[in-house]
Amino acid sequence: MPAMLAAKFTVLHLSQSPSPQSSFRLGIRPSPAARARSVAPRAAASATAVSAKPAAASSPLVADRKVVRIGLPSKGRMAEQTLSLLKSCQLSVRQLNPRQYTADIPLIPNLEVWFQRPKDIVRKLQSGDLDLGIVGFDIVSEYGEGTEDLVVVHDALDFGHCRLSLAVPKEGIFENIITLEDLLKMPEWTEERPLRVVTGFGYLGDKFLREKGFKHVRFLSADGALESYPPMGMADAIVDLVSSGTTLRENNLKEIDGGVVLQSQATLVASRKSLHKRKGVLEVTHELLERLEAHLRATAELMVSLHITHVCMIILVGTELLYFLLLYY
Ligand SMILES: Nc1ncnc2c1ncn2[C@@H]1O[C@H](COP(=O)(O)OP(=O)(O)OP(=O)(O)O)[C@@H](O)[C@H]1O
Ligand SMILES: O=P(O)(O)OC[C@H]1O[C@H](OP(=O)(O)OP(=O)(O)O)[C@H](O)[C@@H]1O
Repeated sequence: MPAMLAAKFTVLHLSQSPSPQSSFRLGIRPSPAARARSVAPRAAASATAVSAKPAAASSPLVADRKVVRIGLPSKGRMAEQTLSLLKSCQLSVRQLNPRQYTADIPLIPNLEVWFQRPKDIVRKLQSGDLDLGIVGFDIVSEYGEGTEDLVVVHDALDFGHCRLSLAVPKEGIFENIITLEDLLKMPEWTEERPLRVVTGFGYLGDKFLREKGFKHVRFLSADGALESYPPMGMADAIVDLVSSGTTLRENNLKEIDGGVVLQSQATLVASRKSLHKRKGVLEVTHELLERLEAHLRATAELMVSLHITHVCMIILVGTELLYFLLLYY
């Protein structure tokens, strides 16, 4: 399992048997170990406790609004997939004017949709301007910065799979550097000449390298085209998101073994304060979770049955081929 950061989030799950006191109940348990799980949808029965931790009493909600608000990515690679996931759950988003940032989901009348940049979704969950959001776990971990304000309601929405990883040039002084240990032992890094790492994930990157024993590191912050920094001589290494690995390869970079900072995919996140204090948020969260779980479970079952059919066909074709060869010879 790749190195994981022990972020202070919690994961909520639907519980199979609703509590007699309430129309539903949400289970809560520490999340880090569960983060490595990727495609398997949440098993409803895996909840181990029944109530969310109380939010700080001295933290009132920003505004006393009546509707519940969910933030969805306004652009970027997750925007379209978020809408199509919701559509598959019969939760089509209706946007009357594509230039506006608000929309609704007719099936849940008291839910307002706000299209925002992923980073801003996390910030607005923390400020109380949003109650729920769909964003990558990478963004939750970086911009949530280990606080307990956020609750990861579903940590495996099965899209936006990627990893936050440390990479260095393939050649030059890094030619024989394969593992994190190799990189750590390089005599080049001193107080005067630290390892220069460019990243858009300063919090996670710094925490990871410190925990791995790196002492002489300087982080440079950048938002895009990070892969261009080492070839330009502006950085020695990068900490960036990787999925296919094509961008790294095409820029003559390689991932360091043991250098995976975090595994990520799309998650449903909630503001802890909202869950506890805003009327309607728990009910909406429950509705969303139930539909997401049902859809993800059905998709997983379909994949298994397609796989079985595939295997059966291979066996059948193989047997017939064998029979034919036996007859022929
Ligand atoms: N190569 C990738 N493969 C799969 N998922 C990715 C990849 N890169 C990023 N993601 C996921 O998609 C999310 C959105 O990434 P994207 O680059 O589209 O952000 P963005 O909307 O451009 O954000 P911003 O411009 O505010 O940085 C990331 O937070 C991550 O969870
Ligand atoms: O491993 P790969 O499949 O090649 O994907 C990795 C690339 O994807 C992301 O960038 P994105 O394409 O989102 O553009 P950005 O740099 O503008 O964020 C990430 O920052 C990498 O550059």
